Amino acid sequence: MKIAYLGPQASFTQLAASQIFPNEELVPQSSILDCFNAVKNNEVDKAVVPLENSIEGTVSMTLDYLYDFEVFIETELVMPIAHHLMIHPDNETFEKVISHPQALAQTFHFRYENLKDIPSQDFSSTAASAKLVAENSQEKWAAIANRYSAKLYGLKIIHENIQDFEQNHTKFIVISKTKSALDIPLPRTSEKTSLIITLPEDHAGGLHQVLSVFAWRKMNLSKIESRTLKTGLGNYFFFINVASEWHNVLSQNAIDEIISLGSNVKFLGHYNEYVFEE
Ligand SMILES: O=C(O)C(=O)C[C@]1(C(=O)O)C=C[C@@H](O)C=C1
Repeated sequence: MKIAYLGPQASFTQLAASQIFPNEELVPQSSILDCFNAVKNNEVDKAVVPLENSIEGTVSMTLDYLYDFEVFIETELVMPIAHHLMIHPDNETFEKVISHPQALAQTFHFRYENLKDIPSQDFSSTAASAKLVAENSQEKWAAIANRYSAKLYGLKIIHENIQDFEQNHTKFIVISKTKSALDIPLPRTSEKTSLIITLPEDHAGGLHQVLSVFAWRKMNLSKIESRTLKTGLGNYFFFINVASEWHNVLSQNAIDEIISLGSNVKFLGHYNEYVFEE
């Protein structure tokens, strides 16, 4: 089986992918969009992409593509994230910091307090920035990435654990074209259903009506996030997680009722959440 992931080797996504799929062929991609396209074009069977970070929030690109692409979520893995500042071993100083926007955001306060006058630049992933720094010793650049990137690309760590909060976790999801839940030998923490709901038009109580469908069935929502539809200001879709088991009748009735209210429901999957084993 082929599994796409946001690469290159030693990215956080690769660590997540190797734990979920220890025996499959992992195929690095340069962006989250490439991961979705690889699934769409049947170049791979599944893809692993980041969905949410505990400091920075949702990875908005992933949310947008879950809306845009015909894919399902098969599982979720929660992984602790530690960032380190690293430079080429031939250099002593650096004049620019390069990393993935999520990593730059998760280390914003560290950089604000310690690297105030040093510019930063977004790059496609933490591992890609480490590789870039390693391949350009003539440039005085630093990368923010994980320990495996420092080792693989031969960089020197000069500041450890620079994430702004000790508790830093990212959720990764497995996406595919098949509506099935993965069963993997890792600690399982919860079960959930993900839906994307689009309201018919803006009217008083529209969202309340949708939420009450879950409320009176005692279906517990563990997440609701609005995201712009990009059709004009004030137009949103809602990403919703319903906690717990999937009760066939109850859950299908809830979806049918929301549709009868004029809303659009996209079922993304009913799946398990696991935790990364260090
Ligand atoms: O850049 C990487 O290494 C990634 O795998 C991406 C990513 C993300 O987009 O959230 C994954 C985990 C961390 O939160 C930082 C970056």
